[in-house]
Amino acid sequence: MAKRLIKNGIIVTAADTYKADVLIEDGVIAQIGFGLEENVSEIIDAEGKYVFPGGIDPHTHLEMPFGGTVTADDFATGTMAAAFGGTTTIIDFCLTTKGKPLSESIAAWHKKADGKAAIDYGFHLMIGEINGEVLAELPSIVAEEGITSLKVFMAYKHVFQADDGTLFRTMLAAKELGAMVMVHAENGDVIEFLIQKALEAGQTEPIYHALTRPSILEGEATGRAAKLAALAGARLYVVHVTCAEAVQQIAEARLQGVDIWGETCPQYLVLDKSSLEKPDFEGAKYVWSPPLREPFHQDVLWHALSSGQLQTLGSDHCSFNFEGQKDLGLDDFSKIPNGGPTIEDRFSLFYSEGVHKGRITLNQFADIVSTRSAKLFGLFPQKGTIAVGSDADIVIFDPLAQRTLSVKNQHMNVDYNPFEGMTVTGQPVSVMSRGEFVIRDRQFVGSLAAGRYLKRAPFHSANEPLSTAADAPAT
Ligand SMILES: NC(=O)NCCC(=O)O
Ligand SMILES: [Zn+2]
Ligand SMILES: [Zn+2]
Repeated sequence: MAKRLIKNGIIVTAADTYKADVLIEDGVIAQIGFGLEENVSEIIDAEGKYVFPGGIDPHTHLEMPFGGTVTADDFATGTMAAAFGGTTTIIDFCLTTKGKPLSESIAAWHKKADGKAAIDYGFHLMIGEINGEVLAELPSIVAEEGITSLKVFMAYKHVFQADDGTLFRTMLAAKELGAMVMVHAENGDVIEFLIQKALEAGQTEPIYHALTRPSILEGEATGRAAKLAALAGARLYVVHVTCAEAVQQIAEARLQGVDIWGETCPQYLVLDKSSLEKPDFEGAKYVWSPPLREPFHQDVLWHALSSGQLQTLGSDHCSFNFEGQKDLGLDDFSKIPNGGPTIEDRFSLFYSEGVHKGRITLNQFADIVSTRSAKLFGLFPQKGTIAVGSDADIVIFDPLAQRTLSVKNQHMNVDYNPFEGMTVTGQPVSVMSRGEFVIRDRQFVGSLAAGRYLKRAPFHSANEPLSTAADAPAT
């Protein structure tokens, strides 16, 4: 394998910013320092660039059936777009079906991903029911399959939603196994009632998606899940936090010592509810659950990230074409497939709006976009940092380059970009996965078979006291 040296760059990790060279051998970081040129087969000049750990996107939905259709990006297009954007690891959600063995769903997800991914990937597993069969399967899924995060939906009534008993029993099982429980926290029962009321009143446009999912119902579900996690003594991760009410519940629970963590997504940091009012059904492009909120929530989310109340940034990439998919809900907002394309722009948008605009520090950026997810999801220190022995998953990033986000220059397999026309400052120039270029000078040079499945570690089996890996302070 080629011995490569990244020279003259500024290394940025969650802890440090410093100038040094990075020697890569056999796919891992072999040395960091100076005078490492001997026997090197290639020198990569990173003068004027940041050298970041590859982004870790803990929340993607590739080739996922949802809302009567299937997401537009599969593991090939999705991971290629992710790499263009500076992401070198994703964790995708494996859906399950009630009454069927979990192992069947996992096998189906491997079929979608194995041999088709440009970067490394792991899976979370949806839990829709708890019974004897599920409980019997879970230990080997965690220990042998390396799936150490279990996802429960508190919303999407009649589709994915599980009841509180299922959530609580999942927490008890997860605690035993050293797995983490993830929740989509919205009160699905009340939302379903509000949706039916709106439709009965003839309110069918996309904006009613947001109006029938008020933020109080996200706050309520987040608080409920936090209390159940406290009772179970389980670790809880709240995906796609959008609003002040939910942040407050997480912050209060953390103060009380609950093992709770929160993720937000780029769309909630830069877009607001008014997008759903765009004419000609264009509002459908902005239908996410939970929905986009009033602009003031953005400030709350930024503050929560910079103060450590929220810890990670997931893309929640769940792409549907405007034509032929989003339009399933032309006459009924509740039939618009939920989600949007964000895997490619997560890293640059967050750098530009976060670091460039002075809302977070460089080290917080590295932590939130990469390191913290590695720690929480059992991948650290193999992933998520620039350190001797870690996988050489590296982003060479030009902090001055500007780019206008657009469907015209994106690599996601979808017919719109929700951030169309926004200019970002800073972009990944070259991206390496385990020491091999995936993106080189903005060109894809990787292979769609290079990505490897990642078995992740349960959080209590690491060589360390419970939860220190995740608890390492952000700097
Ligand atoms: N978030 C969204 O609208 N779509 C993806 C599925 C989910 O994460 O709830
Ligand atoms: Zn969700
Ligand atoms: Zn999602």
